Amino acid sequence: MSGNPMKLVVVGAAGRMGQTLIRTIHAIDGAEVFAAVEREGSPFVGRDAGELAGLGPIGVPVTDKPLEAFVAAEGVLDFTAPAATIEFAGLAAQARIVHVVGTTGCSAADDEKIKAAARHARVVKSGNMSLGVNLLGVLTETAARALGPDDWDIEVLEMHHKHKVDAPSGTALLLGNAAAKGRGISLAENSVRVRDGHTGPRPMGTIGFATLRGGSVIGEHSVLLAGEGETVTLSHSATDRSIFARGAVKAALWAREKKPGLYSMLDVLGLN
Ligand SMILES: NC(=O)C1=CN([C@@H]2O[C@H](COP(=O)(O)OP(=O)(O)OC[C@H]3O[C@@H](n4cnc5c(N)ncnc54)[C@H](OP(=O)(O)O)[C@@H]3O)[C@@H](O)[C@H]2O)C=CC1
Ligand SMILES: O=C(O)C1=N[C@H](C(=O)O)C[C@H](O)C1
Repeated sequence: MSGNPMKLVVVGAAGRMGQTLIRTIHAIDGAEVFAAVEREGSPFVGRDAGELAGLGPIGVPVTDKPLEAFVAAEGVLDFTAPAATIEFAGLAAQARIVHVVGTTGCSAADDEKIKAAARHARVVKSGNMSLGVNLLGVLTETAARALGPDDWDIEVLEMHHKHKVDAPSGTALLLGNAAAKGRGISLAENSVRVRDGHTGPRPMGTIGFATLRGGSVIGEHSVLLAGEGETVTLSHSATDRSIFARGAVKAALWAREKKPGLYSMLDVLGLN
């Protein structure tokens, strides 16, 4: 095990999560902000990453050359957008480094490309990097297994800030998948993601999703198991983005010693 701080690249450094990651890494002894990346043409290129994140200068100017940063680094923390994440997955595989993917809204085709990159990179991907949500996933799987589809309906409710561009959230899908696993069914074949107009009665055994957007809400998720005369509600509230950033750094440090492959936060947290 290396005693040196892990050299981490933050891509999407000027974003909400990018800035949180820079502050979080800066406060951790075992890791350093080695480089910070934004897209070509971004007004933030050349600015000091610490200043962007409200820390004051840390001597790391934002670059638009990701490969140059990756080949000299040990890991990349990526909370950007699906198209960018696919590009970074290829570059992280080329550089044989750790790629922590927090980006949500990836398509099945995107996920295949990330899986292919994981033949060479150590990839940790999760729709939510927090300990609390991953524990909630385990609890959801257990509850869904115990409360069967004949008598209990499962709905996943989420709310996020008005800038969020994908729905349902990555976390809602993580929780839906956990419920589906508990029931021994495929989420893709049993989910109801939108309801509008004369929908007819609820199809038995389905897992429903409801999405709310507004204001500055960081992330609210509930799994409701609704039976005759009673409802069990399992929920998580995020009040600070540092929970995701701390999880991402933990994932990078964990993956530092691992073989190439595609891992989840359940692997990192020992909840699998
Ligand atoms: N898994 C988890 O625990 C969490 C996941 N997320 C996910 O992380 C993602 C980002 O969220 P958030 O920080 O709120 O979003 P932001 O829009 O605030 O930040 C995204 C950043 O990525 C940059 N970016 C996009 N494309 C590229 C590129 N090709 N090269 C370099 N930089 C690029 C954007 O730049 P520009 O503005 O120029 O496009 C922006 O600065 C979302 O998918 C979100 O759902 C968020 C929180 C937790
Ligand atoms: O976009 C966000 O902000 C968040 N995205 C993740 C998601 O899609 O679940 C995680 C967190 O809830 C915040």
